[in-house]
Amino acid sequence: MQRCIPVFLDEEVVHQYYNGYCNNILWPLFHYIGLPQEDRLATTRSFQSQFDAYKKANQLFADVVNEHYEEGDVVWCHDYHLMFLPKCLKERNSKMKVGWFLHTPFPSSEIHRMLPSRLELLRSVLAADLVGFHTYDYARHFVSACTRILGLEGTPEGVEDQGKLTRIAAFPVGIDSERFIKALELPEVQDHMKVLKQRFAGRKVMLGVDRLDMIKGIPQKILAFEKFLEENPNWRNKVVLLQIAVPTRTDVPEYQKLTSQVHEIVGRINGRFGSLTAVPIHHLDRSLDFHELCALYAVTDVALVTSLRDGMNLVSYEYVACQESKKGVLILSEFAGAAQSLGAGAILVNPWNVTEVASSIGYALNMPADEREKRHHHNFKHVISHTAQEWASTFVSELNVTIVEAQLRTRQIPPPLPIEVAVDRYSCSNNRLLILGFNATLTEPVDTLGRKDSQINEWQPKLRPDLREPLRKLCDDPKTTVLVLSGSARNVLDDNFSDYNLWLAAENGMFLRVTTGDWMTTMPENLSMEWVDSVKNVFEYFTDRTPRSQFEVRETSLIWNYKYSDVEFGRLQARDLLQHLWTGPISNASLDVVQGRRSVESAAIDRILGEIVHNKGMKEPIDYVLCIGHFLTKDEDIYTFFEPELPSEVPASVRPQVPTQVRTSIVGSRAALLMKQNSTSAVEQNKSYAIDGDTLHSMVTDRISLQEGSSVLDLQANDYFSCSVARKRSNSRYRLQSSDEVVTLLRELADHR
Ligand SMILES: O=P(O)(O)OC[C@H]1O[C@H](O[C@H]2O[C@H](CO)[C@@H](O)[C@H](O)[C@H]2O)[C@H](O)[C@@H](O)[C@@H]1O
Ligand SMILES: O=c1ccn([C@@H]2O[C@H](COP(=O)(O)OP(=O)(O)O)[C@@H](O)[C@H]2O)c(=O)[nH]1
Repeated sequence: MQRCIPVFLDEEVVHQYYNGYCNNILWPLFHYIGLPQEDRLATTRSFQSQFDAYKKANQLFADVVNEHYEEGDVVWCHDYHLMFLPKCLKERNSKMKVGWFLHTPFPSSEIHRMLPSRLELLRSVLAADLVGFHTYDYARHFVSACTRILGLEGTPEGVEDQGKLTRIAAFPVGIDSERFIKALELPEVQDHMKVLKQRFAGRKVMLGVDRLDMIKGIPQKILAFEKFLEENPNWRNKVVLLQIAVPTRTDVPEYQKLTSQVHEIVGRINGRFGSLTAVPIHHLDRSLDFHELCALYAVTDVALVTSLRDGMNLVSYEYVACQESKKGVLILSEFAGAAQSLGAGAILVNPWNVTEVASSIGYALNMPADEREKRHHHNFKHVISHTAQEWASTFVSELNVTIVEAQLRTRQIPPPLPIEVAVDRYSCSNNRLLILGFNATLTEPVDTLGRKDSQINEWQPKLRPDLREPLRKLCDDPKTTVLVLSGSARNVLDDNFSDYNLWLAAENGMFLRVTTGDWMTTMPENLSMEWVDSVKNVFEYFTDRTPRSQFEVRETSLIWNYKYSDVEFGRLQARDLLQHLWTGPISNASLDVVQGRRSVESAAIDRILGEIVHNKGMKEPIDYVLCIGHFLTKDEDIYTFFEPELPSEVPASVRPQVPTQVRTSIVGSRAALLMKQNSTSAVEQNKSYAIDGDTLHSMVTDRISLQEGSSVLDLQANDYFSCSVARKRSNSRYRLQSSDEVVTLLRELADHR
């Protein structure tokens, strides 16, 4: 064999892996046949050992790849046999370019859910950079399995997990059409054609070419042909079905049973409709060589493809490629991937509906020449322009593009915070700002409190006792301003921080308070709150009808949260809810609808900064910022807000004008819908604006200058420390592993010399 490197598997692994897990579990499941039942129950017991063999075999493939891999190589994993391979490869080398393509259908997530190893398989496929399917439907099913089963976020581009995007797309395979078209000119093919024409002279020939697999619907095809003969006695001696049934997976008992079943039906029908000189069905239990196959494709009148499920079905493409002169008719199952590309020219059928298939056979046999020509033309154009070569090069170039894009987009794994440096720079600075997140930053780690993300409970965060002392010291340092920025409500922050001299920003900055003063709302005075009751009604209505969704009334906002609901249903309901709001209670109100993906914190920080500078009467610019937190991905913009290269002042001439009106942004979040009153800063009451990062930025920079022309920030790159806590990937410059490390850091800052 040339340019191939074998992977050797021992016999027991092959049995458990290939016959067992691949062909007795995954293949039937992916083709909607389901998991073993009744006589296949033994498989259920041996499921785990088969899965272990599957992983082992995949690891062996990975070992061989690793042995031969050179930097820059692209590794393209194929099919359900190798779903574990992307993970094995990436674990060893995260920089390897890995693609994975599935040749079979990917079933509805309801089917995939049944698989005991459903999580592991999805996760390992997601390790790839690009995941491809034959059709958009299969890709959609896969994304849906990832959102429903793994709880990940599906985006139009793929599936996102902790800032890492796996791109998911459809790449319909094609054939090497030139090879088939050219083969028809070869003398050996011409010879075969001559023989076949003579053999079937005076009769129309219908062709079936399939592996003898239950998913190909061979018994259903033969039964439909029987029905056609039954109902059309005039055709009985004028048509023949030539069925090539290529033996496959002959070690698997189900395939052995299928062979006997097909033989039995063929024998019965031939006995019923055959004569001394001819039989209606020619059934061959063997494969043909390429030239014989091309000749058959070229001389037959109708191709009958009745797959119950089929990833693509290349036979239908090959038939079309060989029919330029005869313009035969293709009857094609709507359950084959090919139906999506050849649907325009083929007669599409539901193979389970024997009556429909029988009447389609009649329609095809009687089809006038001009209609045959038109239909063939459609399909031929597709087959010659969507070739296997084009498919492969599209996938590979897409994989390369995906990797470049991912590098730009993926949140990196930041290095550990250099605590010594952070403390050292802190010591040298004169006006410091410490922005501290609350949950999982100043509190105990979330997990040790037994709280699971998927559970709804009344857990209330509490400041870690070992942080009290360092926090107090920091708050009492005149050169330091401490701000606790949290999504929590005001009472939670009051309970924890009232005794400290610091700033509190509750509900993601909707409320602001220096602990020596009162809470400031961002609400303008004399606001009409007439909208609240009617919006509440709408929210209540949807809460009742969306299991596990929650509705919360806060002072300036109403929140409908569907993060614990079924992801897709929640999204649909959210969309519907919005429609109700726009057309009803809020059509004339001065309100924003903020969807959870919006970055409320980063918008608020501008305003907060302004308030602090004003309130403290700062004379010197802030020259040190430490921003640490366990912020949600959506709120991570806070880390980049302070990056010194960002312009800190936006000229008035380029500020966007935002009208005071209802705004929305559909970002496809599963988190929450937040309705809030259009808000203005307490010191900027004349302006009303919508929560929008850019707009807020320009508005606040308007008012947070210390004096004419000088900026509130004088931050050098090495005096800015953004740091995520307990997150692997982040936009922050640094990371701390846990709130334990936050304790260490704050202690050292507090005790600095
Ligand atoms: O190796 P076998 O057990 O004999 O099986 C042959 C192949 O069957 C499957 O083919 C799929 O890929 C085709 C091309 O993408 C597609 O048209 C068809 O619908 C699928 O069934 C299987 O996925 C391959 O791995 C096997 O080699
Ligand atoms: O005697 C035969 C019959 C079929 N085929 C080839 O088997 C493939 C079948 O592919 P398809 O996508 O239709 O279904 P699969 O068998 O892969 O599920 C086609 O390329 C056929 O040309 C073959 O090589 N010899």
